[in-house]
Amino acid sequence: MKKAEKRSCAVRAASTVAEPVAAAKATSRPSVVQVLRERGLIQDVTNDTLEAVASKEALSVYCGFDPTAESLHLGNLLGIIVLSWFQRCGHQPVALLGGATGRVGDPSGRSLERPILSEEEIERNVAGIRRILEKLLTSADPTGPKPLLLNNLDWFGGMSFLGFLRDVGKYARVGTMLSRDAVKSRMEADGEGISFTEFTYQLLQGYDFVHLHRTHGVRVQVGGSDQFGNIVGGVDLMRKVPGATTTQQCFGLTFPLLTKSDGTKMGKSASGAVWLAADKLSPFKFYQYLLTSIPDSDVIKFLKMLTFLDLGEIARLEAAMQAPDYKPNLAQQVLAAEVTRFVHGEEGLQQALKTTQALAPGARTQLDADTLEAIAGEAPSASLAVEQVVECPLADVMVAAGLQPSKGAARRMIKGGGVAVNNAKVSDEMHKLTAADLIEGRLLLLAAGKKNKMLVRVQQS
Ligand SMILES: Nc1ncnc2c1ncn2[C@@H]1O[C@H](COP(=O)(O)OP(=O)(O)OP(=O)(O)O)[C@@H](O)[C@H]1O
Ligand SMILES: N[C@@H](Cc1ccc(O)cc1)C(=O)O
Repeated sequence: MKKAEKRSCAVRAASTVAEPVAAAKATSRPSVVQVLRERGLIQDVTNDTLEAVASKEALSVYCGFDPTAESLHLGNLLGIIVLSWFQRCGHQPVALLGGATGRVGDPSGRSLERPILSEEEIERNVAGIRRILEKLLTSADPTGPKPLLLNNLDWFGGMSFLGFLRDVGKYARVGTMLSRDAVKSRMEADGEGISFTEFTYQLLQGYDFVHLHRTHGVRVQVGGSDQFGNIVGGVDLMRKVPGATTTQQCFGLTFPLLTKSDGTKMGKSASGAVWLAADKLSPFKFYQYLLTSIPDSDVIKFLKMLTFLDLGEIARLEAAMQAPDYKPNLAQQVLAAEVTRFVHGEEGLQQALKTTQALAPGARTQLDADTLEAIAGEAPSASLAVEQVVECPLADVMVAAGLQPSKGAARRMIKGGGVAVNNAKVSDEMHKLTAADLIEGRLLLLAAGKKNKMLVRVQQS
């Protein structure tokens, strides 16, 4: 473990939720900026003094998430991890749900206007994202300062348009707003430019920072590098809005964006998002993504950014990858296990591992109903009546389930040793299934060949 991380744990244990910021000022804190830098989690900071300030004082730090989908995704996990590192170093994490900003739409990194979401959709999305943030920020460091979860609809909802123009808009310069990348790129591209609504987005996010500073003493905003303009806008506004600034300096910190193999940003609106909610992507599929989609050339970077493993351990893995006896994919296995455990808990990881084993080509693992249920979403399935299964020849069942085109083909395959029932090989072509083959009286896993598996749901009459 690197010195900074060792110290971070020590200080975390010593700091309590109730510890007032003033008392913490006297202590020397672990350098969260150093930890983040060593892990490749810093793209930009608005002012280099953040490192010194964060080492001396407990800060409140926020990251915002707009409710544009029901779940967060792997790219968003970086914001949660950065908040968690602040928390581990004794700072107060604040997660902000964009109930208001989600109704406006951030133009950052988007070449087209965002569609307007219905009120119901936004509320559903807020609830889904809130569940994830609550779970992950609480489990990331149960002993650190308790995370705060806020929704910016709570302060924008009651603000009138005139109030906004007077109390916020008056302090923003249109020239500066036009110079932000997100606006400039829309104005310069052939297309429809940008709506007034999305143009004002930067002011809403800027005012969030002002409001959070006033009401919760927040001094740092973190976000992906696409958020730099909005974050700087907040720091600027802070200096201008009367009564917003205190003598305390405020900071922005951005982290690099996680990209897909084609170099584009992993996003929630993009297709094939790697969702964090289990009902949108099973722990098994989440695990499989990390296991199979991250090339050797990226895996160490991902281990540093997406896990809390100590850097010494990651360095040992990196060295092992160069050794002739390196077992291919070991680093990806560690990455997949660590991130799945963080997102889905130990139970989710164990389910993902069991399913991986059960579905592995030629697997001979013993199956239980839980594992079979997990497989249900991952392998094709068929539904048969109990009379079509119990006391019926295996070959007939394979045909009825659609696993083989004819009884003759099924029998040949059984005879050739290519068929398994619940992962146990069957080689008698006349084999009949019995009630004892049904797991919990309702499930059966058939395999024809190493990769072709089918879950059969058996309906009792
Ligand atoms: N691929 C990514 N890598 C790192 N951070 C990301 C990534 N995608 C989003 N973020 C960050 O997550 C935070 C919340 O992003 P937000 O949910 O509003 O947008 P998004 O996930 O990018 O969605 P969309 O695809 O609709 O733009 C921001 O700080 C953003 O920079
Ligand atoms: N603009 C951020 C989300 C956000 C919303 C409100 C904020 O105050 C901060 C961040 C994004 O789209 O990624």
